[in-house]
Amino acid sequence: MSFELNLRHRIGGTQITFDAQTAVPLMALVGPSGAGKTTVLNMIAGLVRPDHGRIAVGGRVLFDSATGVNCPPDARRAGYVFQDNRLFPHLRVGANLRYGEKLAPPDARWITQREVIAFLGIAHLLDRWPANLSGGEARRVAIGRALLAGPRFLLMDEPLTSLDPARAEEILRVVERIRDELELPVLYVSHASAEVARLTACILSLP
Ligand SMILES: Nc1ncnc2c1ncn2[C@@H]1O[C@H](COP(=O)(O)OP(=O)(O)OP(=O)(O)O)[C@@H](O)[C@H]1O
Repeated sequence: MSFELNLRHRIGGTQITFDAQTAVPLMALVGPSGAGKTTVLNMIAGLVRPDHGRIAVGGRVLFDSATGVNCPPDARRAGYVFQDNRLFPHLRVGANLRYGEKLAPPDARWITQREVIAFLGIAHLLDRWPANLSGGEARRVAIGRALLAGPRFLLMDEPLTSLDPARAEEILRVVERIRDELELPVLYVSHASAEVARLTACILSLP
């Protein structure tokens, strides 16, 4: 599985130019605040249409301005862990996880709720409301919901944001296990090169 990205896009006053071709389990994208990292993830997920370019993941073309391909977001099968988690506040943790699973067509599911709950160690959180979770707990639930949607690849937007060092370490270990155990290509966004150095040698940057 690989990411092949050729992206040209203007948003606000920022011109984003990003080219990458990788075949590693985890690719990191770093850059300062406002460089366009989240916008790159949004383009790959199909939430923002690039002005020009091509996006292919695992050899499957999701967008190509030259040939008019523009796969709709739900057909791209991206798992997206947002910087702010975006858990549904009116649903308990268990229902948030089930929501992710409902997004996956049955033949696209490759991990069960039971497996996700064990993988992330969140069995004790299932009856809790999102508002009562710590930052690290909420991040694990958001990762679980993304995995249950049966993704072909995972987009993670600064998953250590607003976590203390101990919780950040826990999430980094989860990311390492996703990389090593799940065979799921990951594009990991961070503003800090030091954070990603332990995850991958494949670090690309936006100016
Ligand atoms: N909907 C929008 N309309 C206009 N400008 C936008 C919009 N969304 C983002 N921008 C601008 O586009 C640029 C890139 O934003 P983006 O959120 O992709 O950057 P980022 O690298 O992810 O930043 P951060 O690290 O702070 O999250 C910024 O200058 C931002 O202000």
